[in-house]
Amino acid sequence: MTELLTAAQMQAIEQAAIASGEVTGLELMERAGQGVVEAIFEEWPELAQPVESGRGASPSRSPEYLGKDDAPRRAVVLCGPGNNGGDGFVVARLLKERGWAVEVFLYGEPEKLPPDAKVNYERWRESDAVRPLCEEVIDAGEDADLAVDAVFGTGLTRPFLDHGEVQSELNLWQAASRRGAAPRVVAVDMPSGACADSGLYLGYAGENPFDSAVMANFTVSFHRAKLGQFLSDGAVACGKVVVKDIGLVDRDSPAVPGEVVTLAAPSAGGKAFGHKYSHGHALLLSGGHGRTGAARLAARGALRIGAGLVTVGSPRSAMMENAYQLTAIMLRQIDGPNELDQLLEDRRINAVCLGPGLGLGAETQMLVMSVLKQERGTVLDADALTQFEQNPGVLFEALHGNCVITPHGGEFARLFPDLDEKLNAPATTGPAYSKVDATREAAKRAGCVVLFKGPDTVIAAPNGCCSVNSAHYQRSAPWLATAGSGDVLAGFIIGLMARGLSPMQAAETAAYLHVECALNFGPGLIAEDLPEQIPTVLRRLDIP
Ligand SMILES: NC(=O)C1=CN([C@@H]2O[C@H](COP(=O)(O)OP(=O)(O)OC[C@H]3O[C@@H](n4cnc5c(N)ncnc54)[C@H](OP(=O)(O)O)[C@@H]3O)[C@@H](O)[C@H]2O)[C@@H](O)CC1
Ligand SMILES: [K+]
Repeated sequence: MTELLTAAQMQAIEQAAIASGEVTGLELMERAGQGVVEAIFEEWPELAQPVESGRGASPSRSPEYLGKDDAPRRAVVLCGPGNNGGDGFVVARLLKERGWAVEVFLYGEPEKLPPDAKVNYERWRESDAVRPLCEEVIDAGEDADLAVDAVFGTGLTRPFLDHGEVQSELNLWQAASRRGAAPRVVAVDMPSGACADSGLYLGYAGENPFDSAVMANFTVSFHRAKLGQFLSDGAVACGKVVVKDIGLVDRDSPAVPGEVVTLAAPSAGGKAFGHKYSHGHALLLSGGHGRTGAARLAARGALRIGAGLVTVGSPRSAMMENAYQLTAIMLRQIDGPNELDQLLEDRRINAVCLGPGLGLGAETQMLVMSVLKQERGTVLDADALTQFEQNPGVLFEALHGNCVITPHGGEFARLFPDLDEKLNAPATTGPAYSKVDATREAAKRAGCVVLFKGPDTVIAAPNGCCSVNSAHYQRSAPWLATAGSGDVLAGFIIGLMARGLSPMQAAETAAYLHVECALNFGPGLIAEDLPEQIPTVLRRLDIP
């Protein structure tokens, strides 16, 4: 797991390091600039070669060593009024030392730069010019190899909408550079205009920022990745994230309330010992005739992920339909809450999942209430959540600490309309309200683990523990957006809860494996394929 920091957490770490006397702000800025330059050449080694000769130039060559036919590489560096701009001046200087021709533009007034940025501004000014940020950037960038966006990083407090033409141009460059037709765009810490906590572009009410805002091919961050690089638009806008060490040490332990982690491959959850009952017994309730597929998908997920026994509880109307299509999964007829109560007298059934395909109506509400009374491991999804749209408080009162609810955006809005409104209100000030903030508040209110789905799935517990399961960057799996994929996820969670994982662990592990299954299968995936990837994925991750 890797921690994701907010801007405030990053600033606190930086301040503590400076206060302890270990390092100065200026040293950190120098390391940050060095990190960016290093990352650029690691990402694009060809940029270490001069333009025409292509004959073995090294990144440390200075201009006098260029061959007679060689032309220097060119960069435009856009610096802002804070320390992000300060990093930009360092990058400019270091590129120039490597023989590059660099043009620097500043957004803001030099006299107002913070001290460390000012020092680096002045160092650059000793030998070169700084022009005010203006449309000339576009001309300067025409034959450049690289554009460095160091206008705003973690300190963005309000919309950055000035110089729209320049921003649009950077937006175009990042797309065209993939064909070699424009400079590549490197963002320092964040693409400027996007909030480092929420990933939202400030001030883009009703407008798609991807059409005109600064986007990057590649973003270089420092010490730890930032939340905004994994949430919402930020996870697209950054292009790719590389984190460079700048010598800061972690003082707090990870995963304490307040910190957020990105999920990594689980190591726990082996099924090496025990018989089928020691791996639990999961019950999944099916909808009526014609609405049974979702529960079977979830049941298949629960079985594949290792629940010892899995039973589908089906109303009489759907018994035949279910019976025709189930083999290793058992089938029990359950008509209404009384029969469910009777079945749950069997204490070996330790985990129950309701919602997929269940349908809406009074009976669904009674079934949910009946299960919640039992305080067993419970996953509520889909209709079991939508059913409470009119009275979410009734649900929250009944939910307990052994539950996981798994809303997608629409279901989240039905249960938590005020949080949804805050999350979707146009973001105008930074740090903006994020999906992490919303999910944490929701978990507190619901009194159980909330897994808020999406390519940036956020999982939060009532005590504030929180993680992000990102399906972006190298884990991008757009084909996971397919009918029934959420049902399988619910099944994975209940299967792991049946096996004794805590609700938070089960939700995190299931979410991670769900994306791994999609990646393992690749394009063309349908929900039925997901559980079938589990054996390969477990083997690959060395989970017995
Ligand atoms: N923390 C660390 O450990 C390290 C941090 N480092 C680097 O520092 C960066 C953070 O620096 P930072 O805090 O100075 O913030 P930054 O993003 O440069 O902007 C702040 C300035 O912009 C202004 N401003 C804001 N929005 C605006 C707008 N829309 N339009 C106009 N102005 C606006 C804002 O004004 P204010 O809100 O105060 O009025 C303030 O003046 C970080 O991303 C990383 O690159 C590294 O050097 C190494 C270690
Ligand atoms: K930036």
